[in-house]
Amino acid sequence: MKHKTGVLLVNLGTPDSPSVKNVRSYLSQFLNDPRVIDIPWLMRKLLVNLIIVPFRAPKSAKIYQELWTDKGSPLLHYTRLASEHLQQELGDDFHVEYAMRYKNPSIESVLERMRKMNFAHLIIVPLFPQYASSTTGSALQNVMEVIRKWWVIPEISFVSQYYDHPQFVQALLERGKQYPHKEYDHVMFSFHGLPVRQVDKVYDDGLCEDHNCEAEVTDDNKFCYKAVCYETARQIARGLEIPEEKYTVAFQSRLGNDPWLEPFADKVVKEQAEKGCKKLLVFSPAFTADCLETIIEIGEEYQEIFQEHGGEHLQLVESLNDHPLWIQTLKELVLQRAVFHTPAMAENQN
Ligand SMILES: C=CC1=C(C)c2cc3[nH]c(cc4nc(cc5[nH]c(cc1n2)c(C)c5CCC(=O)O)C(CCC(=O)O)=C4C)c(C)c3C=C
Ligand SMILES: [Fe+2]
Ligand SMILES: [Fe+2]
Repeated sequence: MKHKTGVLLVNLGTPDSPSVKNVRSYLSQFLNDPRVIDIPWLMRKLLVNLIIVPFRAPKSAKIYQELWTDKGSPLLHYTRLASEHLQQELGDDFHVEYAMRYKNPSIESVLERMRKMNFAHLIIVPLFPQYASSTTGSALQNVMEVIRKWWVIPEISFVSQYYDHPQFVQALLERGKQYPHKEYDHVMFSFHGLPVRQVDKVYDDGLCEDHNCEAEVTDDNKFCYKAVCYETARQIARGLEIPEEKYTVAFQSRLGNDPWLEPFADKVVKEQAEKGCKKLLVFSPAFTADCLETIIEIGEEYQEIFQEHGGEHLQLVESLNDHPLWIQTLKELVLQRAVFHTPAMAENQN
């Protein structure tokens, strides 16, 4: 087909296996990324390679061993599944591939395969609904680094965020409806955390704290991770009619001693249990595929904290994984950017 479009889904990445060796190699690639640990080169090398990775790898490997299934890492499994379903939905005018920012399949190897297919147009879709420099920014930078070396540079479209895409919100609402909030005492929206310093860097003038990011998204803060996380939570709460006083937005998985976005999810879980909350419902809308951070951190570690402090049951809402409305969201993100060279191609998508 002359005008076939290439679509590349990019997720964060996961170790090749849960062995200490492979987890060490994954953490080393991940944490040596200057968009993830954004400190001067020498400090990052010393901190990551001599302190964080050697201490963290054996502990993380144990957790990955618990997470691993017969299908391997859930993050990789669900990313593959989403890509296969999207291919079915988009049909023959598109060729869908997936890649991981860290480890395999690497962005470089998948793009090399796509280069050989000679697409006139490439559409790159990071699987992160809310923009962060450490996820979307890093994935898109890596794609650009690879493609800049090509002799032929095709037309390229980058998706940078879609937390407010109506179909994405609808997909989250459908997931949430499985667990009517009236059956729970409280709801927590738990987003992956970020160092405050990284959030501040999206502003040319001032800091995040000057922009009322908990309350609204404006033209000034539209790439502020904190602002768009709060907006994601508001959209879900509105759609499911969860009153403001019944939910809390929180940030999980902090690393190191720098200030990270607050409130911390583990503290919210503890406080809710201590206040008498018996049933807690937890959404994790920054993760489009279930992974270590949802299955283990929320589903097991937070469950334990909750019960230790008097709670009874913490219910994790599954990530979108291969939910049909999530696949429809991806399809729309692609079609909104696709160029139809013939009326027949446009007709195929109706
Ligand atoms: C959803 C968006 C994510 C953001 C933003 C993010 C930022 C970020 N993460 C770390 C450190 C770690 N993250 C780890 C795992 C992990 N992180 C995300 C997503 C985001 N991270 C996912 C989907 C996963 C799970 C991968 C899997 O294999 O299942 C880990 C590894 C696990 C561990 O050892 O705890 C680390 C480390 C930083 C420092 C950061 C922002 C600066
Ligand atoms: Fe992370
Ligand atoms: Fe902000």
